[in-house]
Amino acid sequence: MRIRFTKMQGAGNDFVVLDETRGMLGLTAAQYRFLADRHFGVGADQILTVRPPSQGAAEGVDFQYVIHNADGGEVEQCGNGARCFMRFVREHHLTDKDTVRVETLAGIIEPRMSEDGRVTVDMGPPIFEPARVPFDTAGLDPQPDGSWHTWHLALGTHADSAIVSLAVLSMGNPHAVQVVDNVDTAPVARQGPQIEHHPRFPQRVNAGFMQVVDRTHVKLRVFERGAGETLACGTGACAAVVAGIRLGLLERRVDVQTHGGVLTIGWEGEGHPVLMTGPATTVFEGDIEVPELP
Ligand SMILES: N[C@H](CCC[C@H](N)C(=O)O)C(=O)O
Repeated sequence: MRIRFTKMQGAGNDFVVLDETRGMLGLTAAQYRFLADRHFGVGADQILTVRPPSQGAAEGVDFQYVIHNADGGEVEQCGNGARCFMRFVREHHLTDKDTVRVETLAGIIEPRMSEDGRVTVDMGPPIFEPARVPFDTAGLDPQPDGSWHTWHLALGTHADSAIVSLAVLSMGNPHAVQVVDNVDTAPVARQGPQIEHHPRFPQRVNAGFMQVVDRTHVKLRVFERGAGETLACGTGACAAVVAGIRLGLLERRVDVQTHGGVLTIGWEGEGHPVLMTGPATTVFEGDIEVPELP
């Protein structure tokens, strides 16, 4: 099957974007993996699909937003992708609105195109109940830490064992954030997979490593569920700033320096949504022959 795609990136987190507003492509997980493959396909961290609102969607919803990780698994939310989604629907004349309401597995989000070309997204409120992350706390005691608490988890085998202190929360997708002294020397490659696949995360988890520069600036690296370390993770930046605010380390508006660029995150506290602002860029358009892969 020959399909049209758009390659996009938000702070270096890169995407293949597919337009299914005029008909479904019916791709399999293996075909999503093919599109994401950096040698045999186009190459991307995630595949984003633009669809009309689902049957029974809430009033006023403009689009549905479907996200698959590079490993082919469908996931609930993608922050950098939401900004690229907004740029895509404008550039492809699927809307002339400055703000759209978008239905995701995690609920409704509202991306808004700013004058300066950056995009701001209302990502909805963070979720802290472990069962809703999901995170299995059986036999674990929360560790008092600032105005909140973290969880001490043992990683690895005897040879390279470590106890990490994780702030666990959901932005619709699961995140486990630890504060480190220096992101450049943090053991992302070793601990990232150990955290992602830790048995206490039944749906796996995105592993964040945050260095607090000052109360309004952090550096962040994220080993993403289903994609590995990416140059930036939008929901990861939201989760890290929310955790830092609740740990008493950060103000309510923070610049997050990632390897791929800067995201600005704001959160006014409990019951409020997290607002994320950052870049969204179209890299190129293309066509590709997708093999039949059941
Ligand atoms: N790997 C994530 C999905 C993509 C999130 C990230 N690319 C973002 O910008 O939020 C997960 O499995 O939950």
